[in-house]
Amino acid sequence: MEFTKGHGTGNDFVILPDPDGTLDLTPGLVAALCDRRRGLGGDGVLRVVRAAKHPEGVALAGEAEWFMDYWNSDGSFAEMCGNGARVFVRYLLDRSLAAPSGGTLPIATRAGLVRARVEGADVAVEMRRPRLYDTATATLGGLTLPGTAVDVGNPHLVCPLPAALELTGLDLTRAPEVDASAFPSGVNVEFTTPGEPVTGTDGHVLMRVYERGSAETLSCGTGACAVAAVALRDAGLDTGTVSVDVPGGRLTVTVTADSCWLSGPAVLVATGTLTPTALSH
Ligand SMILES: N[C@@H](CCC[C@H](N)C(=O)O)C(=O)O
Repeated sequence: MEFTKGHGTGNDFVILPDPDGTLDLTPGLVAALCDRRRGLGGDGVLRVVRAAKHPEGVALAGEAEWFMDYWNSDGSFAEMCGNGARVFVRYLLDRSLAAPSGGTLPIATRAGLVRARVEGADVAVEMRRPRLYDTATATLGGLTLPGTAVDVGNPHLVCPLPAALELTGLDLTRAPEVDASAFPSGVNVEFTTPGEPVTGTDGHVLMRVYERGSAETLSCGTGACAVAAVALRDAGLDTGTVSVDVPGGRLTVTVTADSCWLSGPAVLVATGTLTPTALSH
C-alpha cells in the first residue's frame, strides 16, 4: 500500500491514494495507521478517491474530480478538515492528478464543494462562512469557560481565556468536558487569547485546540476559521482577515460575506510503501 505523509502547520496526515475506491479502509486500520509508535503516525487519514467512486462524493462528481475522504486518528469520520483539504490539494498538484482552472481547483468533501488556490508555499481553501449559533461551556481541570458554538461544516466551541490565564498553562492531555446535549456528535474545542496587532490584518489570536477524534493537535484549520469569526464578531466586524497562531505555526483566515478562506503552508514530507499486515489492528 502506497502512502504519503504531509502536514499543514503541524496538523499531520497519512495520505492514501485510492483513485477507484477499492481500499477496505476501516476505523481499525485508520487508528493503526495513525498510531505514533506502531504505525505511521498522524492526526488523521486523507483517502484520495475519485468523487465518482465514493458514495459520499458521487453527488459532486460533476463539479470536482476528487473527494477528500477524511478520517480522525481514532477512526471516526469528520465532515470537514481545513488543513487536510490544504494538504490534499498539495498532494493532487504534486502528483499531477489535477490542475487549477482559472486559478482555483475544486475538491469534494463531506461538507460540500471546497475551492482551493495555490499561493506559493501556501495553499488556501475556501469553505463555508462560519455560523455562530449558540453559547456553551467547556470545563478543563475545574475551570469552566464560556464559549461560542460555531459550525464550520464541523462543530466547534471557541472559548476565550480570562486575561489572567495563559494558553501554555492549559492541560490538554485530557478532553475538555462539554455539554453532550449541546453537541450530540461531539465537538472540537478551541481556547484562545488575543495576540499583538499584525500588519494587514483585523485581528491576531493565539489558539490551542482539543480535536474531536484526534485529541490535542498542533493546528486545526476549521478551528482557526471558527476562532477568527468569533474574534471578528467580538471586534464588531462582520468580515475581515485574522492571523491565527497555533502551536504549529500561523494560519490566515479571511471571512467574507458568504465564505471563509483559510491559508497557510501545506507540505508533503515522505512517500513510501506500507505493510498493512504489520499494523496491529
Ligand atoms: N484538523 C482539522 C479538523 C479535523 C476534524 C475534526 N477533528 C472533527 O472531528 O471535526 C482541520 O484542520 O480543520
